[in-house]
Amino acid sequence: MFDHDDDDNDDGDDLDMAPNFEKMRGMGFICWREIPATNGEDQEDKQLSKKKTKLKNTKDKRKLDEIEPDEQEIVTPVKKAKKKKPKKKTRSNQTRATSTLQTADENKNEEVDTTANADSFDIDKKVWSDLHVSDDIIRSLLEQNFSEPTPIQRLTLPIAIRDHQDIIGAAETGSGKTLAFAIPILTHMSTLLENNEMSYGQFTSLILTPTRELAVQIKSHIQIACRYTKFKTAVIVGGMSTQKQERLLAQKPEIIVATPGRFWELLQENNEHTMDMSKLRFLAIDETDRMIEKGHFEELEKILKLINSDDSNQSRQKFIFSATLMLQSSDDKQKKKTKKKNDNQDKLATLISAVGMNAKPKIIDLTKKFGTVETLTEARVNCPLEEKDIYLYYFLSLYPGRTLLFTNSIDCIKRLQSILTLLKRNPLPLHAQMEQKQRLNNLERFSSSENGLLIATDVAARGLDIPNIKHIIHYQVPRSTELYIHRSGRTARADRQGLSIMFICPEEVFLYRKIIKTLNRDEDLQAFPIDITYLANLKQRVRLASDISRLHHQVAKVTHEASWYHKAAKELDIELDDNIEDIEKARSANTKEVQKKEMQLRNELDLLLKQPLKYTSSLNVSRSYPLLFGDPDQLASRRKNDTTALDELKHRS
Ligand SMILES: Nc1ncnc2c1ncn2[C@@H]1O[C@H](COP(=O)(O)OP(=O)(O)OP(=O)(O)O)[C@@H](O)[C@H]1O
Repeated sequence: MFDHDDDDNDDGDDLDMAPNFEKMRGMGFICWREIPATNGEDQEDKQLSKKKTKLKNTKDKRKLDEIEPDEQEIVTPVKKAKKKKPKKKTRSNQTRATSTLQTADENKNEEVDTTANADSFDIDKKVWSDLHVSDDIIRSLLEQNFSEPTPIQRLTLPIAIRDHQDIIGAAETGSGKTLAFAIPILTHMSTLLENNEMSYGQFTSLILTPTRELAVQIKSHIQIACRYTKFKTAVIVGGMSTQKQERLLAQKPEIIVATPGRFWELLQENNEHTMDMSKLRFLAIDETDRMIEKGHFEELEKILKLINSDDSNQSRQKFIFSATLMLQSSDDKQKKKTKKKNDNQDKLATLISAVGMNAKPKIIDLTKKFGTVETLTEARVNCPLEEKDIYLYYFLSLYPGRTLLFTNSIDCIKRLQSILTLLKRNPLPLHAQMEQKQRLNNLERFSSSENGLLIATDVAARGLDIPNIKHIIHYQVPRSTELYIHRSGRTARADRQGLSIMFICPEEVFLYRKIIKTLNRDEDLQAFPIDITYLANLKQRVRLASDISRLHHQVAKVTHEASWYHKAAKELDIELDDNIEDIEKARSANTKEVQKKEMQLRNELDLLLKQPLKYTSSLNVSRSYPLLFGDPDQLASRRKNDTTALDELKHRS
């Protein structure tokens, strides 16, 4: 059966994944998510706008706008209470939050002298205990320096814990949605244990997510929160060996984080641990809008049907979360008013129906009118298609810092990788055709390099939680507004600043306009200032790199074809036709010419790259030193106190 986890292509054992992930956490960042290789992931978004999900279950066939207002009870943010400064700092509060995922796992069994911090714990815990979080969970949270809840957590926790309500949650990227559903689940589980309503080893909670890396990341978030409990969490995802899966399930984890394809397979195998759904008390679906797209929904629907067919557990609590669940343009709102069908509302209603939410799900919608996070600065660069690479090189050269570049296709990544490597910008690719190990490797290198450059397809658009990504570059305009939001959301996370910059060629203007409209923007994104004089200085380098790349590709193609002919002839034990031999000889001579030319251009480029480029700004920003192209780290250190891309924009506006 076709496994729809986003990593179907990877036949490696999942055992490989966890150590890599652990190692990455050791690099000093909290955690990350990656949307890995998927069959047609790049294509899927094409269908997004066309998509109209149909309601199947007539009994629950209610669209969101048909649900009575008191049933929906949309919770809107209340004005944030003035932050209370704790009188004393706990030991944990003095450590940086960014290193805590590491300790959450590695020190799980470490003895902690809780009495020593008893007083400060009682003071610090109040902000969480007011939201009904249990002490064992609070202790872990405070140790991670999570001294207060994020807004989505603040609103979700009491409703989910005290009122035991089903929750539909939407909040911007990087706003802590994972813990918003994980904390209530863990708190309830602690209470159930205390009341002897569950025992260890019972499959109690299921969390479904579109990709294996997301699953691993969610597990890490859960481990953050449950360090002082004995709950076990297992990740069950595509690509995992049967033995590994069996081993994990034999430990009888109370919590399973899974991708729908693999979990459905597991259900069909009648695994002893997961077979009995009557004890399943909590169900969460993350990245919900992705989960209801083609490639996931089929399995998800079957799983939900099976879970709901066992109605012995009426008190099962459900959570559905995403950053773009409620995305609605002014046009959509107009449609709603005129009672026309609305895709997004249909999607949500389909899910509410399939999940079998209770009669009054609480909708907590913290998504902003403008779609993206407030700490995100958004800009655009308009340029001709054939000059995009020059503008890109301009930006990368002048503004160092960890940068994640998105393209719409793998071919584009391959081309950019070749050109940017020639220009000594050391790009790291990430796309669905790469092996899982290599992808994880590149992510690790990217995360540990201050000036790392990751060039990725939309496989990396959702969930990646790498700190300090400074710039997001949309080298090509994303195919949907959701993707624009998710891509941009890889920076400016957890209240940090970040810049998203969209490169728009004339052919893409219509797509850009659509996004701006859906984002409810009255004005264009601000134009990123470009110094045309300086740009002109870079043209020759980029053109040379581009020519070399093209010639190299040409030679590689011919060589590949020739070797294919010879290999086929050898295998079939036949002699090559004289005609083919002649063609081959002519090709070979031509190839030598091309290779000679390529070598010439390489030498020319090398010479050019060794020459310092004098930057005399016409942008009114001082850059009086020569830029040393070819060594990004040296460039970065020289620019340390110089203008950042964000400064540049602020200076202009
Ligand atoms: N209460 C908190 N205090 C401080 N940091 C927190 C808190 N809750 C979560 N975080 C951190 O914030 C970061 C973002 O959280 P998370 O990945 O859950 O965001 P998200 O809303 O799911 O984002 P996305 O929509 O992009 O997937 C994580 O690094 C997480 O550890």
